[in-house]
Amino acid sequence: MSRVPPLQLGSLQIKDKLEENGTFGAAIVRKTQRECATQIQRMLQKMRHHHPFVLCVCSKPQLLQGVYGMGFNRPSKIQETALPMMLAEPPQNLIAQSQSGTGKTAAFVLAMLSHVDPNKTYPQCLCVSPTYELALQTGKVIEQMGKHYPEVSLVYAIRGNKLQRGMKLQEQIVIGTPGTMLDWCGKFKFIDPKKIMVFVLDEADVMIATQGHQDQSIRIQRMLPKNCQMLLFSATFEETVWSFAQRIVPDPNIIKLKREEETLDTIKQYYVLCNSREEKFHSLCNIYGAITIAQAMIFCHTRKTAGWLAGELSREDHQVALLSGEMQVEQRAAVIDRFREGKEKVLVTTNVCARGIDVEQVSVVINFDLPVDKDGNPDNETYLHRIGRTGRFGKRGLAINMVDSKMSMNILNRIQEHFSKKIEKLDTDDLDEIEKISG
Ligand SMILES: Nc1ncnc2c1ncn2[C@@H]1O[C@H](COP(=O)(O)OP(=O)(O)OP(=O)(O)O)[C@@H](O)[C@H]1O
Repeated sequence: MSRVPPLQLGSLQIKDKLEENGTFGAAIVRKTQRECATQIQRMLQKMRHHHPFVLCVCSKPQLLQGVYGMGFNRPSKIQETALPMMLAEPPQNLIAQSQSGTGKTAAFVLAMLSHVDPNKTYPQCLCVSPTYELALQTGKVIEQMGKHYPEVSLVYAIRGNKLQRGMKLQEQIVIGTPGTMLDWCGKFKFIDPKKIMVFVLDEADVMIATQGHQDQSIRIQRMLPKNCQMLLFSATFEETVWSFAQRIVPDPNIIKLKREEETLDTIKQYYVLCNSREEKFHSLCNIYGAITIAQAMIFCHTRKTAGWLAGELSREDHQVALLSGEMQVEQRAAVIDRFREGKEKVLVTTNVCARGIDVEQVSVVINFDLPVDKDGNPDNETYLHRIGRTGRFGKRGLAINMVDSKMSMNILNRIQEHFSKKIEKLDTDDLDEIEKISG
């Protein structure tokens, strides 16, 4: 992916200016709003070809205020590459892959907010996520980024959000899970799909690879106008999923990572050899004894193990939250909210929480059990998503894998081979060694 050249305006380095605590952005907003100064408009026009954040806000300076308000001064690689493609005229489709925590959500949220016409009070953008929790999280990003753009509103197409029969939605953006979104477009006609201009599939590979999600997403897609822009995003795309995505998306722009680029170097990966789940627990306690962990996520294969582990950790006086698939979705969302607020420091979970959840303070991810598919083969994609809950947006992170049998050693070796990435051994009885890896 190419980098954006520094922005020039006469002798001014606009890029540096943009990075000055957002004051420059705020000045543009104030001035543009107050007097629509032609000079500023001309400047924005000049910059729009170079700077993706400015590109989005050319006609909507309120968005720049939202972007800066979130503390974003500089776009990530995926943002600077994808935004110009998503905002080009005429609209272009995009299938984009970028590592976990690199700002994909922010990228497509900005694209949606840039595209909506606030004067039209009907849905114009649909965004489909695989889970209730992720839909809520993305909705919050839309709310934050659109904070200074009150004319644009959002509604959640998620289970439990019951609308009156016959009503027509007035919100410009609808975010939700595929089943409810399909019902709202089809059965209940709350949304007129023919008026949709942008269709986003977040975690697109799982939306395509999971049978039920795929059927629903494709049925929604078929109702949309031919020229509706399709945007597919994920950190992982298995080969078969990739080719399917290209078949369903007409003439797409493509941003694809090489296999060896998929893992982030900022996340250090280790494994620990143990003989039983009790030994794994003992290792975990040693890790906690040796390093300061802001927040941790621990992944288990089954709900039973997750429940057991959460109980053991509580007995050791850890503030633990437990999240698993059998919980009601609202309950799950509440657990994640508490964890995000730091009320609990450890989240023990199954794969239900492996993807997308963005909690900045997570400094360690533990695979108490390695991720395997239903045939017992390594689940490389889930591995990447799980460890990607740490090391968000350039931060450093630590991922520790617990290996308790020959079979799990074999799984680990295959994961290493798949990503061509060495996972180092760690002796958790050696406290100095553990301390060193956290440095
Ligand atoms: N330009 C930016 N500057 C600073 N922080 C950013 C920027 N863009 C995104 N972030 C922050 O980085 C974090 C990760 O972003 P985001 O959740 O969009 O990543 P993602 O690529 O969608 O991750 P995942 O693959 O796990 O779904 C978020 O906390 C977000 O607020």
